[in-house]
Amino acid sequence: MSEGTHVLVLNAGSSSVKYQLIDMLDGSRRAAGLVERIGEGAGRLVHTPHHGERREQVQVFADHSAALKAVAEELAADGLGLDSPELVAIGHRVVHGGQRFTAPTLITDEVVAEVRRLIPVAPLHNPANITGIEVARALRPDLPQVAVFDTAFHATLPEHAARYAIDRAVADEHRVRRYGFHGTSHQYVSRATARLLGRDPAEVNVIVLHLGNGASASAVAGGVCVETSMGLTPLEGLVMGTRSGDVDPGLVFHLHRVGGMTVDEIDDLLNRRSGLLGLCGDNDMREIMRRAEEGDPDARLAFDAYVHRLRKYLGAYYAVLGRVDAIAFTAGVGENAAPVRAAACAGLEELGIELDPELNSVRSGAARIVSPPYARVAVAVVPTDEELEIAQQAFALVRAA
Ligand SMILES: Nc1ncnc2c1ncn2[C@@H]1O[C@H](COP(=O)(O)OP(=O)(O)O)[C@@H](O)[C@H]1O
Ligand SMILES: CC(=O)OP(=O)(O)O
Ligand SMILES: [Mg+2]
Repeated sequence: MSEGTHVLVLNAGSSSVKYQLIDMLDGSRRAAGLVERIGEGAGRLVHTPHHGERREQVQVFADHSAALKAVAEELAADGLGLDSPELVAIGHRVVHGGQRFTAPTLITDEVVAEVRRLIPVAPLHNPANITGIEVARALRPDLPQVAVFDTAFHATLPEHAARYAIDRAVADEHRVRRYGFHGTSHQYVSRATARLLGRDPAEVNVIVLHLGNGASASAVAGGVCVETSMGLTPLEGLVMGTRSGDVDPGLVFHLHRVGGMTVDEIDDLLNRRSGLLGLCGDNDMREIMRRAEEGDPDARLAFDAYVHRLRKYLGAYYAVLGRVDAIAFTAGVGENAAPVRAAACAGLEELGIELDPELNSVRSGAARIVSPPYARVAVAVVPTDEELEIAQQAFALVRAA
């Protein structure tokens, strides 16, 4: 194999592609960017090379193929095109890996077929991930492409946490169990938190709160994930931007039998029109905090419901772990919304959880502790880096091959 050290990481969403080109020699970003609104009227590509000015294109990207070709051209303009001898692998974020994929996997036609089979349990994510893979393979059929699965880090969930309490034969026939998602982030952040504390990950128990568009919590004991809030699909658990998180499954029957809604309509309701959006009409936490500050009662309710659910999981995972060394807030909301962190931790001094209001209000892109030094539980803000984690896992796989 070639001696190159660059890995391109692709995180393809339904209407966007995020990408980073990382040099594994030192983990540095050679380039990073984002294509938004693919398949819509006016799309946008923002490309930031490591050396040089940020470039922006506003144009129509008809589909993912057009978007990735434009990305390849931007990279080529920096001398980092997909044909560069430095490039040794493309790493893809794949959300659902089911029972079979619990480690980074070299992509073959058969792997793509299995990821496609899992679309019904990750309808918002797997289709776009597959499109990203297919387009990248068409552009560089000779290059190793690696899938890194959101579900992989949660494969260690003990059976009693992974099982739903339903008929076992039905569950086994349809591979119904709790898989968990955002695993690459939970893995990266739990380790980074141990590092921040100056301790070995094998010694520390961490509750990770990944609060982005999708949101999930996990309990990590000595580096091993033992519980997480998402389940068969990325719908269970916390209140999210547009997803309800936990509901009584009976409401599905009720909306169908009494409300006359079809299963597809209920799916759309719970995945796309619920969560913060359903409660107050906005799914951006910045806007919700601004409205709540101005006294808007719907925004206040959405904020309070979001925080209430988070606190329920915090308490539950405290009991699951028995001893908690750190709580780590990460992703867009966790890293940036100081009022969410403050409200989530308020009044928990009895549990050893306390925030230093000044540390908590500092704006910074660095991993940092925001609890006072005497607190029994360290509360930390730890920026996630799923792309670096994906690049490292992909690089390790191709190097070992
Ligand atoms: N400064 C901020 N304050 C509060 N929320 C923020 C801030 N910046 C970003 N967010 C929130 O982060 C969320 C997106 O998180 P992110 O991790 O980028 O999502 P994704 O799942 O798409 O990677 C949005 O809901 C946005 O409201
Ligand atoms: C799995 C999941 O919810 O991912 P995202 O937060 O990117 O939507
Ligand atoms: Mg994210």
